[in-house]
Amino acid sequence: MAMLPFLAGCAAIAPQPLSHPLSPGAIDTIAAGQVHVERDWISPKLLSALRRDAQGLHENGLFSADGLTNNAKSRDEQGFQEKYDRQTFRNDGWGATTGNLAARLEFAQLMQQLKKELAVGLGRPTLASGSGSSLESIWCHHEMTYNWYEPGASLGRHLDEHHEETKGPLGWSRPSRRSVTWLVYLNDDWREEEGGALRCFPRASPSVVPVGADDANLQVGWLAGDCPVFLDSDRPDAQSALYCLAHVDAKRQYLSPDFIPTRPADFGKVLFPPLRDHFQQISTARLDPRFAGARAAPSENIPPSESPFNEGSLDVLPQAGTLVLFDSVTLPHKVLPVTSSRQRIAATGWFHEESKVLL
Ligand SMILES: O=C(O)CCC(=O)C(=O)O
Ligand SMILES: [Fe+2]
Repeated sequence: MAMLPFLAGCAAIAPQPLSHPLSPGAIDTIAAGQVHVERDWISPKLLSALRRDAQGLHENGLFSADGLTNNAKSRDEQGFQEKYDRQTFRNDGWGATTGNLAARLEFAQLMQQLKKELAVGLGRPTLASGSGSSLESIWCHHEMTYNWYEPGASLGRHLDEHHEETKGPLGWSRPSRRSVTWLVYLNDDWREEEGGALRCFPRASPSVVPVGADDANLQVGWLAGDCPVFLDSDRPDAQSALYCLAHVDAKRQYLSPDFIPTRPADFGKVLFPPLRDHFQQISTARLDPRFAGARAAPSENIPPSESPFNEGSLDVLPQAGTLVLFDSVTLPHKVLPVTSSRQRIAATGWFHEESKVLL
């Protein structure tokens, strides 16, 4: 089946100076599937303007409760509640005139610069689409939201992006997909005892091969703990096959015969038999509550040290000004319940890369 790069109508790239470059090592950390954390990333002035903006928008009822999308149920059936679930002010509102648009624009320009830096550093060129100076280009290939957690609220373990083939009929129809997840926390002096930490589950050791996607084929699992496994859906006769790379620039080593994926996908079953015990799938019911139920994943309570999946665990305090970056396809994460009596507030978003579409 032929694949064509999707040509989105985003503005051309115009070079701009970077005012907030990432610290050394950030790019390698993200490419290796680990979590990059940077403290004091934005000025206290912009931070408090964004926090006040989020609070005002919340007072005006412009957030809606959501958690994780369980594809098997309609949104109404999932019964999100403000008390327990994350609430979001979404992208279509980020450029609205309501609230402090000037602060949101200043922040969006900063994030746009970061997007450009990541595009070059990570070798993901279409991340930089929309890096021009026009206003529309700020939103191009970029989702920007505020997140709000009432005391007691939490967010279940999940991944932010999934292989098109695992998403159902709409999977191949989107022009772009989430590539890098960013979070900027807005709570002053947040203490550990207030709960609400972001718990990330990176591999126990960094990947030698860049994670997330290879040649626009998204990663669907891990072999031998930390070797990324990609799904190539461009095989003859509309078939797919799994492969890995021994090192950067290596030839593909196919790990399965060509096959037609079913849903829910169970890639372990199609691998060549000797490999099956060494494979761990991502985007499964076991790891991702999106495919199992809105509240909990069965693996949720397994301490990382006892996890059979060769995972590490990293908690990040949602402290004002902290920037968190990770690959959207490969890094499971969750938000622990907020035990504080105040709300946990964050700006959250996803830099997009262009997708391929199947003809
Ligand atoms: O609020 C956070 O720290 C994480 C939010 C998150 O994972 C998401 O919105 O997908
Ligand atoms: Fe997330």
